[in-house]
Order: sequence, then structure tokens, then C-alpha cells
Amino acid sequence: MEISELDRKFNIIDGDTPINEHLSAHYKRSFAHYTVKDRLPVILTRIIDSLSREKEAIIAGYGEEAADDLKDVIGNISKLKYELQTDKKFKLLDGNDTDQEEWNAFLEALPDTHNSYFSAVWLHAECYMYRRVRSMFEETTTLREFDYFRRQKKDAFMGSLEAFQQLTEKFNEKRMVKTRDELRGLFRQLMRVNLWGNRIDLSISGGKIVSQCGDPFEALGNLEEYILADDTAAVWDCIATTDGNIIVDFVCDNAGYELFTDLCLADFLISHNLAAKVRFHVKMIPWFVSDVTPEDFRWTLDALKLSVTATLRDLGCRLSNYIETGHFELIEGEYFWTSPRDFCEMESVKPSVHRMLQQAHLVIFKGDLNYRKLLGDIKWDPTVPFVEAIRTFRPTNLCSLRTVKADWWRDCHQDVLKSSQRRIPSGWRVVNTVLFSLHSNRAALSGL
Ligand SMILES: O=P(O)(O)OC[C@H]1O[C@](O)(CO)[C@@H](O)[C@@H]1O
Repeated sequence: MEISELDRKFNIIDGDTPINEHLSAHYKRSFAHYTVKDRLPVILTRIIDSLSREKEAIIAGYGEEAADDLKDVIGNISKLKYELQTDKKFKLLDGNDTDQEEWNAFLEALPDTHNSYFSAVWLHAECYMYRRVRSMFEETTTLREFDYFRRQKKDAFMGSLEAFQQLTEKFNEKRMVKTRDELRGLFRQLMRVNLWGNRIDLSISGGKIVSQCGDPFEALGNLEEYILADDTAAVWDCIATTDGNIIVDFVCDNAGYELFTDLCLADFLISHNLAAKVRFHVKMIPWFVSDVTPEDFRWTLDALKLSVTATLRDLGCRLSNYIETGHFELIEGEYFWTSPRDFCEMESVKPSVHRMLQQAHLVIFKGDLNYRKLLGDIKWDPTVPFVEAIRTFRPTNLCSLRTVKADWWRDCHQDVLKSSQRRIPSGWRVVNTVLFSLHSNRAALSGL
């Protein structure tokens, strides 16, 4: 079938997403369209491939019965891929997962015009696909607990070991800083390391293993010109003007290198008495390929403790000890983070999560997906300040730390770049540019 025929059939508009509209695969020249048409089917194919490749090992670990379960799951994922590529309506979820009712209520309330892959809001279509895959495993007898992305996450972790080592060595050299100015300087560097850590994402690479290579501290200088919005000073003030008896929350994104950088920043906050507790909010199901689950979090600390180098072993022990002393807390059991809801809906649909975030003095939202949820997956006019774009979402002080991975900020990048006399060098892709914002509940500290 000709692509134009497909477009006609799915009612695709040959243009970019209009300003103030929701992002959607409905617009052919959008990253959402490219994602639904090309990226998501690749991700599904890669799950099938890895299940087929790891079949023997899975059966060895989960028993003979897993062979039938694998066959069913592979068949169901192929069907899902077909549904996606032929723009079928979203189906209600089967199974007994904790969040199933909430998901189905959400799906049932979708207008008929926006409940298929190419017609829905991009956020809804993308989350729905990952949630459907999870349902297929939940329905099996043997593979309910199986994380079909774990192998890739572990490989990416292993590929970043050298960077972990270099980062920890540099951090250890600098740990002894004493003066407020030195502390602020180190905080600024760690925020940048953390920001760039968000580039290591297995969903954007379609599941191909990507790891951090080279010395992350060294790389900071060269990356500086790609920072689009930088409110580090305001984030620092927000933390450093307290007595240190505060909670800082991370709404985590990717496992592997990015989680490692989260842990380094959190370690800094605790070891310099800038915060009394750091909480980590993670995903309860395998999500967007590399997102952190409770199991990934625990595995990371254990793997660091068992590292071949004393530097990483010491770090692993210190971080694990923070869990024991209550300085770190892993928040698990919350399915809101894998719901299709944007954060503005949190207070009404999940008040308990909103109340929990209110306990924190600062919440750091990691990554592109959280950023999209902050902004409601809307293509805002680039001049709209961040504080307006997040609408009524005001649980506490917020910081968004993400590298830009979709297209709708391209215009804004150019806008910002033009006004700041910066440029995107040829060959540099939008994925490597950055938006970095803080919102304070006292004042709008920054925007675009
Ligand atoms: O890990 P992050 O930073 O949330 O980004 C992941 C996601 O970024 C996007 O490419 C664009 O938002 C999603 O399609 C994607 O998979």
C-alpha cells in the first residue's frame, strides 16, 4: 500500500503539530508520527527478538512451562504490532494488575476520535503500547515477574563501568570541598553530569545498547554550549538556603548510567548535609525500555558493592548504607508513574502521590517523558514560560532535568539559540540539546 493511501486511511495530516495542540502521530511531520510509525514497531520487534534469543535461558530460569508462555507472548506482541501499524482502536486491558482498573477507566473515557495509535495524544499512544506489553506477561503463568528489558539494562550498565569509575574518582577527589563556593561549584558540575546522563536512553536508541564512554567530567566543557536553559543557580539557592533538614525527591528515568548520576547527586546532597533524605520514585513495570524499576535500583546498588574496583565497592557500600540509615528511600508500589496521565491531573486522580511530593522541598523530574508529562504533551508556543506550561501543577519546588529527544522543541531551540547567539553545529542532532528548568512555588524562576 502506498504511504499516501495509508495516510488517507488513517486520516493523517501532512504537516507539523500546530501550536497549542497535543502532540500526536496524527501529524505526519512530527516526531510523534515518526515514533508511532517507525520507532515503536522496532521496539516491539526487538522484544520479540530478545525473547527468541534468550528462550533457553528463560526456560532454564522459569521452568518448562515458560516455553508455552513465551510462544503466547511472542504471538501477542506480533498482534499488537499489527494493531499499531493498522491504527486499530485501543482495547481495554485484561489481567489483574493493580493499575488495570484505572487504565481501563481512562481508556473508556477517551473520545472516539482519539483512541487509536495515530489519532490519540502521543503520550497516551506511547504509554498504552508499553502497558499492553506488560499485560501480556502478566497473563502468563510463569513470566509475570519477568523483565523483558533487563538484559539490555544490565548490558548498558556494564558498558558504562569505566565512566562510573572515572566519575567516582573525580568525585572522590572533590568530596573534601569545604567552602560554600566550592560546594556550589561541585553542585553545578554534578547537575551537568546528571543532565547529560539523560542522553543514555535505550528507548531512543530503539533498544540498541548505548553506554557512557569517556570521562564524564572532562566532557562537560565541550557540552556547555548545548545547554539551552540553565537554572542551576536557582536550584542551588533553593537547597542551600535551608537548614538541610529537607527531603529531595528524584522522579527517576533511565537505569544504568543515568541512575548512577542520580545516585552521585543524591550522595552529594546527603554527604554535605544539604538534605536529610533523598527519595527515589521508580516505575513498577518495565517501561520505555530502560526506565528504573525497584529491581533495577536494588540490582545497581548490589552490582556496585560487588564491583572489581575498591572505588566502586566503597561507593556501593556507602549508598546501600544510606538506604539502611533512611537517608535514601526507594519509593515503590506507585503505578501513577506508568499511567498515561499528565502531572496536572495528579492532584485529582492520585492525590496521595501529590501529597507525597508536597513533603519534599524539591522534586527533580528526570528525562524527556517526565518533561512531556509536566507540559501535558502540548506543543506550547516556544515563548510560553515553563511555569505557565506546567499549568496548575504546584506540589513544591520543581526542577526538570532532561536532554531534548523530540522535535517540538526544535523551533524553540533555534529561537533560544538565535537570541543567545549560539548555534547548533552541523551534524549535531536535536537529541543532544538540552532544556533544564526549575520552577519555584514562590516565583517563576525560569522558562524558555
Ligand atoms: O528517557 P526519557 O528521557 O524519558 O526519554 C524517552 C523518550 O523520549 C522520547 O523519544 C521523546 O519524548 C520518547 O519517545 C522516548 O522514548
